[in-house]
Amino acid sequence: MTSPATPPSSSINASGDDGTPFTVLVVEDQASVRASLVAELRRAGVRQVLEAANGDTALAEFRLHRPDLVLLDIRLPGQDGYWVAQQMRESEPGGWTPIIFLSGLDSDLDVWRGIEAGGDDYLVKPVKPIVLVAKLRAMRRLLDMRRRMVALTEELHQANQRLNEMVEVDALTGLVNRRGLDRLLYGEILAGRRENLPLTLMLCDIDHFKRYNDTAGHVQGDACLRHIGLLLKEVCMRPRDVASRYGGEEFALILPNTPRSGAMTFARALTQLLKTSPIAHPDSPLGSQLTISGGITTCIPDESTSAESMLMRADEALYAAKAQGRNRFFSFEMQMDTIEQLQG
Ligand SMILES: Nc1nc2c(ncn2[C@@H]2O[C@H](COP(=O)(O)OP(=O)(O)OP(=O)(O)O)[C@@H](O)[C@H]2O)c(=O)[nH]1
Repeated sequence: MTSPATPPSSSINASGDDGTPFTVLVVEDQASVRASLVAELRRAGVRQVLEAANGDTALAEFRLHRPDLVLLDIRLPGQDGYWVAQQMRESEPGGWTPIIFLSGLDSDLDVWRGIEAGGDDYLVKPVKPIVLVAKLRAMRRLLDMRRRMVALTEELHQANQRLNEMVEVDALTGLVNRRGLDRLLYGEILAGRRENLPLTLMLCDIDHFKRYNDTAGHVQGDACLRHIGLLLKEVCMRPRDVASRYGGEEFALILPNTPRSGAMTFARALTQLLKTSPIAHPDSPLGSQLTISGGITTCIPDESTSAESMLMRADEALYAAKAQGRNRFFSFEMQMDTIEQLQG
């Protein structure tokens, strides 16, 4: 039985999933062979056919128009088709354009070389129309599948990013949550160690927040936490400063490249902000306005520094600030109660 001269259904999809026309680059030095291939392609419904008679033109067309498929003759004047295929592959890192070699040579070695050079298939000339269309369809299917996979991968990547953001953002305040804090603190410890720069971690806790909640109500308590979140965002002016909700009414601030003196300035700015944008506390033994206490730790991270050790040290400093009367910041490194400076 002989193959029919023309395919039973002689058309491939003329446009892609996104409606863009399917473009084929034909690289063939013999004008008559090229013309017959172009005619076959047009008969098969390919509306955009680019032509090149040598490797240089082929590469220029490939880079300029990014065709969907390349029919590439092996024997070309100058550089051969194997070389052209390699150049094409190198010029599309991460991408993939199907390349079908065309040649009168049909030895196994030629097939092997063609595939090695980056080709995807091999056709022996003269090419039968039915075979050409079948190969085009197969490549077209692969190309569509690959594009769908790339789009899916991108969607997956974006969904993952959104998920990450959701997982690392505190729903009430919009600040980074505990999980995000742990990750960012770990990164800043490594950076501080690498750059030999001081890193400050500050834990802030609202004073007598239980009384606030009990008197003003939980909804008002939530609003208060949101307000504090905004204030903290406001004082975190440097791009790498991070304000996070550590849990409950406790907040953690990561301040990279911030020495002890800078940490003090920061604490002062925060206290000042609470004075200029006061929040009324309905039942605080400290006065009519809401106050916060803070524990500060500052170090140039070394091999022994970990997120846990810094958090523990800041927490101990916070405990000391609370024990000394609240409405103050404390740092063991500075070995002093900072209330005097803050109020100065
Ligand atoms: N409204 C609201 N309250 C919260 C939230 N998370 C924790 N709290 C409340 O924060 C209060 C914390 O109370 P405590 O740990 O006793 O601390 P405090 O009353 O601030 O006392 P000191 O820290 O010692 O000054 C509790 O009443 C919690 O219910 C929240 O998301 N929303």
